[in-house]
Amino acid sequence: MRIKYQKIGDILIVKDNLNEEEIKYLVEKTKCKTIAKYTAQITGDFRTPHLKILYGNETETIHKEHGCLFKIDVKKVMWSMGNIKERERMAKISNENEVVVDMFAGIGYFTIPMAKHSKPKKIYAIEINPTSYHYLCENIKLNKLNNVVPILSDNRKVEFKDIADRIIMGYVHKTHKFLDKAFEFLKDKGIIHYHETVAEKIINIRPIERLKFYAEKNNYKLVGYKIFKIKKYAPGVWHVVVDAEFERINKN
Ligand SMILES: C[S@@+](CC[C@H](N)C(=O)[O-])C[C@H]1O[C@@H](n2cnc3c(N)ncnc32)[C@H](O)[C@@H]1O
Repeated sequence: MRIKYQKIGDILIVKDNLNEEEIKYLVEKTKCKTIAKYTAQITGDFRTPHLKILYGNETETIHKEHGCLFKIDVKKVMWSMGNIKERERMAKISNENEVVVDMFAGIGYFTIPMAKHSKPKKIYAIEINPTSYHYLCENIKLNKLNNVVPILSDNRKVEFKDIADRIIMGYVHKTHKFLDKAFEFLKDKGIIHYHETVAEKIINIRPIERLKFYAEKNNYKLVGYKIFKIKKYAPGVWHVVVDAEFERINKN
C-alpha cells in the first residue's frame, strides 16, 4: 500500500480520506496515535489549521527535529513540513555575540533550533496567538533554554529600539507591512531574514524592491542580500526568504 503522509511526533497528517483497511495499515506501520487530514488552507493572522480527525482523538504531540523537541497541538497550531530545511539553516546561522528578534515566533519553529545550536546571547521571541505562545513557553522549558525571552504581543506594539543584530520575519502575509517595525528593532548594522510569497517571474525583483524601499524610509541601506527558495506555495508562486544585510545611513 502506498499512502502519502507527514509525521508530526506520533500523529500522521494525510492528504486524502482513508478507508478502514488503510487506517489499520498506517497505524500498524507507524505506531501513530492519531491520523488527521487538513480540510482547508491555513487561514488568518494566527495561521490556524483546519483538521478532520480520521483515527484516534489526541492532537497534542512532541515532535523531534534537528535535536530539538517541539510540543504542539496539530489541531490548533500550524506545522509546515516544507520549512524543514529553513529551520535547519536558521539553527546554525547566528552566534554567541548576537541578540536576535523573532517577530513571528509561533511555537518556536526558528527560535528553538537557533537558541539551542547557535546559542545567541538572547532571542526575543514575539508571538500574538496565545495558544502558540503557550507552546512556545513549553518548548523553551522542554529544550532547557535560558537564552529565549518569550513575549505575548502583536510585534507592532513591542517598543524595543536598536537591540537586534538579526531579525527573523517568518511570516508570509504582507510581511513588508512589518518592515518599519523591524528597522526600529535593528542596530546600526544587522541582518533581516525576510519571508515573502512571490510569483516566479518576479522572485528576484519584488522582495528586493520592497526591502530597499523600507530601508530608505527608515534611514538604512541594503548592503547585501541572498534569496533562497523555501517551497512552492501555489502554482507559479514561491515562498522565499531573503537574507538581507543593512547599515544605518549616517545623517552627517
Ligand atoms: C506562519 S507562522 C510561523 C511559521 C514558521 N515560521 C514555520 O516555519 O512554520 C507565523 C506566526 O506569526 C504569528 N503572528 C502573526 N501576526 C503577528 C504579529 N503581528 N505579531 C506577532 N506574531 C504574529 C502567528 O500567530 C503565527 O504563529
